Amino acid sequence: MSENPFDSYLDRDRAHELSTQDVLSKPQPSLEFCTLSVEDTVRNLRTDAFKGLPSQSEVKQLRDQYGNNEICSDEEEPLWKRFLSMFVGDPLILLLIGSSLISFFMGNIDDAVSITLAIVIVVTVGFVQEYRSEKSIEALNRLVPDQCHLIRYGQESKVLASVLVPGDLVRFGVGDRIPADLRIVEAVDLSIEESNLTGENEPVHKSASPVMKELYEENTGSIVPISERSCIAFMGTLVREGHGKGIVVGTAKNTAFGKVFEMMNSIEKPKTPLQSAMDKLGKDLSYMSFVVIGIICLIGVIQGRSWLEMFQISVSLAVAAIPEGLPIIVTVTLALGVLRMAKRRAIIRRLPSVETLGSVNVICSDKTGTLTANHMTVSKVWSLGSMSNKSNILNLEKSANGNLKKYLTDDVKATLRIGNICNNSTYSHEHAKFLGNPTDIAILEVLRKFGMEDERQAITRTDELSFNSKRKFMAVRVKESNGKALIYVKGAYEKILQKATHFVNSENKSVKLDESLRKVISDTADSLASDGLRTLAFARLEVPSGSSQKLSEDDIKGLTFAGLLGMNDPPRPSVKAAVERLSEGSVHIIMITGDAENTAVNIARQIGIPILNPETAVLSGDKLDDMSEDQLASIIDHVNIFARATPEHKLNIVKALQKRGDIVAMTGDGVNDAPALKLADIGVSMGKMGTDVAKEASDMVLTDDDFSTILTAIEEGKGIFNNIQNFLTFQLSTSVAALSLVAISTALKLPNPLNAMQILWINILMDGPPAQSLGVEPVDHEVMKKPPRKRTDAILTKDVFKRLLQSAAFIIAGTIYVFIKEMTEDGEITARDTTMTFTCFVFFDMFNALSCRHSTKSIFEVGIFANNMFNYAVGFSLLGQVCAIYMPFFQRIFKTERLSLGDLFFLFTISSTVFIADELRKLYYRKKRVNDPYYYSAV
Ligand SMILES: Nc1ncnc2c1ncn2[C@@H]1O[C@H](COP(=O)(O)OP(=O)(O)OP(=O)(O)O)[C@@H](O)[C@H]1O
Ligand SMILES: [Ca+2]
Repeated sequence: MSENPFDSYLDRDRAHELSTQDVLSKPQPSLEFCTLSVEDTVRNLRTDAFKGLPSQSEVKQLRDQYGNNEICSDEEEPLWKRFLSMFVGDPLILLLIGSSLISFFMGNIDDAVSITLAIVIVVTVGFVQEYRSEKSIEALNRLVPDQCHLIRYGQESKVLASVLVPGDLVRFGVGDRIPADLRIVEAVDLSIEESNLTGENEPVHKSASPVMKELYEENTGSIVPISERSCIAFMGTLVREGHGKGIVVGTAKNTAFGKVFEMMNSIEKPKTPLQSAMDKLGKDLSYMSFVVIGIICLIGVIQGRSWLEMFQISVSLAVAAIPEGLPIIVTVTLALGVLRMAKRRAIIRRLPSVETLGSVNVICSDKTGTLTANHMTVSKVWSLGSMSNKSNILNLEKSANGNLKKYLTDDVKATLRIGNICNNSTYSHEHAKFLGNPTDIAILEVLRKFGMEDERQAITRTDELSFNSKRKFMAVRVKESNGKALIYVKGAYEKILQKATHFVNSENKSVKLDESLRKVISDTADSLASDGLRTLAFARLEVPSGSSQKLSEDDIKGLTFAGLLGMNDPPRPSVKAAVERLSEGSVHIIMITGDAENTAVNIARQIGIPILNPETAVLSGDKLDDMSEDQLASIIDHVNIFARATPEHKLNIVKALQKRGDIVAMTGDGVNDAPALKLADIGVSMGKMGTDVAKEASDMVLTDDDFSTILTAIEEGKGIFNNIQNFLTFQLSTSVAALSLVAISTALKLPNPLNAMQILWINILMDGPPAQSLGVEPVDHEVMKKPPRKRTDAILTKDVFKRLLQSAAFIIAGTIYVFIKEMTEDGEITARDTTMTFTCFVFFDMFNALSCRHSTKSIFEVGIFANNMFNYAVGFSLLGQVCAIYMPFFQRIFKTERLSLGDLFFLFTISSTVFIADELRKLYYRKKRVNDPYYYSAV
């Protein structure tokens, strides 16, 4: 369920695209401000490029003027109009109205009134359901709020994007979604993906320099196209690399996003495969019923029955037999299921993925932030100079209470100082904690323990190579207070060691590294990683001062290695149990991480991912580079861990799995996961700590960031599917029974066992509350033991079909028996006879509904009171039936008569046969299940 209006827009034809271009070229703040300098922007909006808006009163005034930064849909059509339009929207309803008019003009006032009443009820039930489905889908759209880093009055805080006003200063980093149209005032290595807006997937480089207006003024009337406003960050676009700051120039409707949204408002959301399948099924069934009804009608008229009666019955039969409520119930079931999942902390962004959940047979998961909490604490420190080998690592956990200052040798100090300066996290006074990358935060936190101060204020940063998962390190170039220029680097230890030629000794001097020392460093790093620690190396390099060239990766060489930090990030407590249960359900779990091999193996062991043979079960990213897609696909069965993986690796792994026909769920939190999240059959992102980029690419967001929630989601997904199958069984068996009943009695030249009104009432039961309540049957936790459903499996399986026919057969036989019995007792058709038949059918249907609550388990195993909605629905239906039999008003409408208690008991007994028969079927199934634990019916 994407809130992104462009999702559907991108599939549109060119004609649409052109009009989007028109909309985007209209005057808007981003166009005006992209040619202004930062100074002019600041002056224009009366703000400050470092401190943001100056005062509360200013903010309030702007807020009053511009409103919330929210894009909402236009006012909807009034409800009564939509309600009325339902009467004319459906040809069958029109036919019914027609038949009621005919009755009226032929003097059949009673009939006319009852049919009109029935029409109103049928339409109302349909309307309420449609309305509910719409409301629940709307509710889904509000589940993931957007947040951003706001700087106002010189203070930074994390707020909802909706509070932004023009003039606000916003900080954004890699992985963020831009919260409004911003004039960029500071940009480091900044690349933004604007595919939302332009359809272009390649990220665009952005900077703070204004666009040269003159370039576009040559042709009169030409303006700076949206894709060339390089100092504007557009609302809804995604930061793929680097970070920066920007001043809000446009909010809500005044953004490019808002402009297009306004235009796209009316576009319908695409249907899910299941919904389309249901639409098709509904259509097929309609044609079939039309043919049957046509024949019934024809035979009836040939037999000389009243054509008006035949017409009414046919139309009511058509209303009843055609499961027009089917697609709606499916939507409501999906939507309610999705809301239920949201309560269990899994938010579905795209409705179709619910259906895929039950078919997932492989889960690829990244490690940091998904299997672990991504809450880092530095637990071990090591420097070559003062500690010399790996048996000499400083363990902070052990020395936690002691004073750490005494361990602050010069090389340890140098290591920590690099971590301090080569760092992008900031302290927020409002939240009283650090904000930013957890790895960076951990370093700043350990600094305090050693009694060191944050030195970044005193130093000028002249350039930065920002961290990304491909590069796997971060570097900054600074000018120290003494005027010297240095590059400070931190990152994956293999990378740093490759680029190092010297090391810092215990006197803070730079000494040449030889092979044996290199080995000591890499052994130590490996051993830190084997403890499950994320291990980073730190290094520096002196460069000629005054060099103002842009820093590039080629400059990072000949480094002086200072030390290693090992950071602890333990697995989440609930992951182990989840892994176990997923494996039980034959779901294969693969860990794909950017972290080191040893770290990955340690964590995998802790959470119970099996590593049978470390030789084949663990594969590092660089080996992947030399492998073709086919080779990868052929070995992937044995691999459980991919380490040091880049975003491309993650993508290729998912590709290879899909090539083998696997249905892949991929979980991730970072920018590095986004491409794979998008490709996977279900992308799952983390709601709390995950980046906006990951969320945007995913189909499902876990709001508690907890891997085990996936289990819940798969369970719910399977459950929803079962429920849909169950009410399908119920609806179709009722439909088949009603049709056959009238067809058989027509063929046997019997009078009609049910009149039009009665058929319409049955239709309400079938399409209404009882069916709906089958859709909210709680999930049976045993579904996890079933293997995943194949995606190609039909919904109407053979088993469903058998079940449906069995129930229908009982209903038909029982009802006809009652009808003939009543008719032959006095030799004529009285109101009593039809009342008996009618009530018999309704009782049958309620028992049938009860059986349909579970496909294979006895109702006593499931629990009579496990689904109270169902009990209420059946209770109300029975109450309605009592009214129809005993209240004079309804007696006139339904042409019924009061029945005795004995009659009711008799009908009750007969109709329970459908339930008993189904219980026997389930018993038979259970025997089979006990004998063969691997036997699972497709239902
Ligand atoms: N802020 C950072 N600065 C420098 N190096 C870093 C930083 N964060 C991580 N690293 C290094 O990059 C490596 C891989 O990080 P990467 O982002 O690819 O993986 P991850 O997303 O953190 O892990 P996973 O894929 O399991 O979620 C880490 O092992 C670490 O050595
Ligand atoms: Ca991650």
